Amino acid sequence: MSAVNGSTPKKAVHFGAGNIGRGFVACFLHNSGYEVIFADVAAPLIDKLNAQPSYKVIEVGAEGTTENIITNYRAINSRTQEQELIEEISTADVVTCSVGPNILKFIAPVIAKGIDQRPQDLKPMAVIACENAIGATDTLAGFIKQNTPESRLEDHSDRARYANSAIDRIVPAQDPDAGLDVKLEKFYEWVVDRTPFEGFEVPPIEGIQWVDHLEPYIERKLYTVNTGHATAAYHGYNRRKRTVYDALQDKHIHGEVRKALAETSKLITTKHGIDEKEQAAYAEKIIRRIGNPHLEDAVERVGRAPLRKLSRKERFIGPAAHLAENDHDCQALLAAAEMAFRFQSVEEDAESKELAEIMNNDTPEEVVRKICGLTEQEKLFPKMVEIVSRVQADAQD
Ligand SMILES: NC(=O)c1ccc[n+]([C@@H]2O[C@H](COP(=O)([O-])OP(=O)(O)OC[C@H]3O[C@@H](n4cnc5c(N)ncnc54)[C@H](O)[C@@H]3O)[C@@H](O)[C@H]2O)c1
Ligand SMILES: O=P(O)(O)OC[C@@H](O)[C@@H](O)[C@H](O)[C@H](O)CO
Repeated sequence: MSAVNGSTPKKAVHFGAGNIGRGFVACFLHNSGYEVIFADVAAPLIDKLNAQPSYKVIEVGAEGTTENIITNYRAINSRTQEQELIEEISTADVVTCSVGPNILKFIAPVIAKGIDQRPQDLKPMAVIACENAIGATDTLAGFIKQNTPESRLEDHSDRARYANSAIDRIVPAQDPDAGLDVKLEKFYEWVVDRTPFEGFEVPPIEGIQWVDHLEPYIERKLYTVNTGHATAAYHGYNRRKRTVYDALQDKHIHGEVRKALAETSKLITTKHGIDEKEQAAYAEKIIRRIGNPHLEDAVERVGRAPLRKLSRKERFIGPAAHLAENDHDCQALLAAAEMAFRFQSVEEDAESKELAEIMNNDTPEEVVRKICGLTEQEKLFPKMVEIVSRVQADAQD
């Protein structure tokens, strides 16, 4: 383990050595002097990481290209090297993950074992989930605690502190011949809740913005960046566009993205008291970011996992349900959700196949309850039933 600038060596275990893991989280940890231990289940990726002492993170944009060289890492297979991983976790300063919100339950047991074996003289490790989901670290913490013996829960906070985060940087799927290198946009934002570290210093990770109230940041991010991105991707997929950039060249789609962001901006400004002008400028910036011509971001990546994206707290139903309840307009969000319901049986996307099955077998009301998590009492319920009925009827033609 090497120290940077003579500082104490620091160690981070990061679950998920994929796009955001290698390209953003590990890059920031490395630049802050941490040794990074990647934990993943993809054996070829682990072998490559262990065989190659460095990889490049390449930032692309209108301003040109810059490169970061990442070193001082190792990789562990979390399926086959459990004991080794537990030992690394037990002495880590930080545990992060970017595996996808549905995978958190699978990584929790090994983290629970690592935390439980933490030597008493070490201060609590920081656990930060870096997923696109509201309260992802809380979700992970819940699974970790379920996997911890009851007798060890009382002083669990002496061993681990859990902080929610909002992480924003567009990292598209990489060229098959890129190896470990990651191409991504220059912009980044990583906002983390400071409050769980009361009485301790926050982990010294350069680039993190520490805040006392995370909710406005994560809702603004998910309901602007991800709503806009997904709106472009689902409309784009249904109009046979290849990338989000291509989709945004289409006037109709561009208009739908703007309308959807005007709707979510209403929620963000009214619910969180964010200034209208500030939110308008933020939304403009997001439209520019998702339309970055250098990124080649395929609509299939951005639309991946439609069941997750159509769920209750996610980028369409979350804001639309809130707006409908308050009698505000949510037409563009509904139009985008309809396009998401049409994202069925897409190659290499298991959820899109499951969506097709549910749409074939269930009534519209069952679909809306099951996928969107809405109840009959909510004002959005009948609107979604209408949409699902239309998509089902079109499939019969
Ligand atoms: N790519 C982006 O632009 C971006 C930006 C912000 C947040 N995110 C979020 O980060 C998360 C990951 O996204 P990504 O684009 O990096 O995806 P990805 O598919 O590139 O990476 C996910 C990685 O997790 C690994 N993995 C899967 N199951 C695992 C397990 N049980 N244990 C350990 N590793 C496992 C996969 O092998 C893969 O390497 C998602 O929640 C996503 O929403 C992505
Ligand atoms: O990662 P997902 O599947 O939740 O959403 C797809 C993209 O919108 C997302 O990965 C963005 O690129 C990212 O959230 C930008 O910060």
